[in-house]
Amino acid sequence: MSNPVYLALDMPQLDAAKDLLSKVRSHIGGVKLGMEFFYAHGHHGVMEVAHASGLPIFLDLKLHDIPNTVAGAMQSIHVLEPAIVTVHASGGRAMMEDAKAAAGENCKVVAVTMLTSLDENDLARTGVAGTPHDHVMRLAELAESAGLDGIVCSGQEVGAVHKQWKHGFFVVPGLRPAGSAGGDQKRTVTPRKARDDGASVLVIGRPISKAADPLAAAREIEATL
Ligand SMILES: O=C(O)c1cc(=O)[nH]c(=O)n1[C@@H]1O[C@H](COP(=O)(O)O)[C@@H](O)[C@H]1O
Repeated sequence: MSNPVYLALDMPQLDAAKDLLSKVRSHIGGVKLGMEFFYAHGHHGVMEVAHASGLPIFLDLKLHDIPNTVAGAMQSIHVLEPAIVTVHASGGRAMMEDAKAAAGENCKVVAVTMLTSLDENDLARTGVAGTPHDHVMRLAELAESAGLDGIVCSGQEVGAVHKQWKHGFFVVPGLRPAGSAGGDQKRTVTPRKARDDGASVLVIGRPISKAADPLAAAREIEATL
C-alpha cells in the first residue's frame, strides 16, 4: 500500500519548502500545497515542487464561489495536473457538480465539510445547529450526490462517513501524533486512528514541518502506520 501521508507545505518560501521536501521525501506519499504557498508562488511554484518531488500534488485551494467562477478556476489549474483539489461543500450542489465537470479526468475533487479547527460551539455561532458529526454527515451526503470523489473531514467523523459512503475518498487533516501540540486544531486524532477508521489521505503539516528534526518526525509517524 502506498504511503497515505501528504505533507502540508504551508510556507511562503519556495526554497524552504523544497529543502523540507528533500529531507522527508522518502517518508511521505504526496505533497499538499495550500493558499499560503499558492498565493506566493502560483503555477510556477506548484510545477517546481511537483518536479522536485516527483510526488502527487494535492492542490488545496478550497474553492468557494458561484458555480461559473469555480468551474473557471478548475479550468485554470487543469494544466498543473493536480491529483486532488478541494472545494467547500457549503458552496452547494451546483457548484460541486460544475467543479467536478471542469476537473481533469485524473483529478479527485473533494469537498471540505467542517474545518478541523472548529468545534460544536463554533458551529453554533455560525448559525448551524447540531453536532460536528451531524453536520459532516449531511455535507458528505450532499457531496456524494453532486458526484464528487470524497470529502475532507476530521478523524473524529471519518469512520462514520466511511460506513455511509463505501467507495468515497477521504482526506483527513487535523492529525496529531500522541503528545504533540494541537495548535489551532480542535477535532484531532492520531494518524494511526484516522487510517484505521478509513482515511484515504492523511494530511500532516506542523507535526513534521515545525519539528526540531523533521526527518525523525516523518519517520516516527510512518512507523506508527
Ligand atoms: O483542506 C484541508 O487540507 C484542511 C481542512 C481542514 O478542515 N483542516 C485543515 O487543517 N486542513 C489543512 O490541513 C493542514 C493541517 O496542517 P497542520 O495542522 O499543520 O498539520 C493545513 O494545511 C490546513 O490548511
